[in-house]
Amino acid sequence: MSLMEAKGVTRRFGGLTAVNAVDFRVEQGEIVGLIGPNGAGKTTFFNLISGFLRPDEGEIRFDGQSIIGHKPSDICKRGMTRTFQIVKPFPEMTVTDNVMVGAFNHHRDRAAARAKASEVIELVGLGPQAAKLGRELTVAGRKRVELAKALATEPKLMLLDEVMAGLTPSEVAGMIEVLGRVRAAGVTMVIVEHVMQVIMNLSDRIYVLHHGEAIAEGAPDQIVSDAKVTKAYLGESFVAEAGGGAAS
Ligand SMILES: Nc1ncnc2c1ncn2[C@@H]1O[C@H](COP(=O)(O)OP(=O)(O)OP(=O)(O)O)[C@@H](O)[C@H]1O
Repeated sequence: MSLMEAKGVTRRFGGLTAVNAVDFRVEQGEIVGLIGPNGAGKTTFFNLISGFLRPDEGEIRFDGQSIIGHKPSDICKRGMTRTFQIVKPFPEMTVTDNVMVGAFNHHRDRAAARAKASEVIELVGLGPQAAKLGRELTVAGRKRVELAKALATEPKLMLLDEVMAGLTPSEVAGMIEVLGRVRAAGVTMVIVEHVMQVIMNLSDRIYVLHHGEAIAEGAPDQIVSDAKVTKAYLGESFVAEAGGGAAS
């Protein structure tokens, strides 16, 4: 049984079909990449599987159960958590207090929530900044707080929406390392990302969305050599750079 499975998921906004009959599955332990040009429907798809939007058609199962019509908070309690593209930690709260907000998902007790927050703050490499206020953080720091807050909910599946956006190349390298540690800690992930090097390095499998449709699915090396994907998104230059295989 897949950890998460979507079948025929469709969402329309007026006359626009933003997500069109998408089949998608995630197996336990995988990192699955979701790519596609701007407006392809990636964020809408995340909103559908995390309960922020309801599909017009289709079925979504998580951990063996249908989650259609469930609230995001309920889906989070069941073990599917997401991050948002725009990260806004509470500016007057410390990193620890920000992350504790996520930890309260499973822990009512303050001490237990604090212990969970400390553990994930270490995992994402924010230990030295734990006492800083939200407003004192750089973009890279804010992205790590967002990740830590999601991890503090103790997810089985974490959906990451552009965690690399706005980071410098060395910060991107740092974040790739962090995600490697998160994977080693047993968290399955779906990653929406425009930084191809990240997607190609981290993903076990990749789905490509184009005009709301899943036009390709496969291992990174299959994706970079898929003619439909090249035409829709990657461009000839990327394939030439990658030498027909996964970028390093
Ligand atoms: N609430 C909404 N109402 C109307 N149209 C919407 C809504 N949300 C998204 N759309 C439209 O649906 C399409 C898919 O948008 P979506 O944000 O899911 O794409 P995306 O792949 O995440 O893009 P990006 O890479 O730019 O984040 C776009 O044409 C967008 O304008």
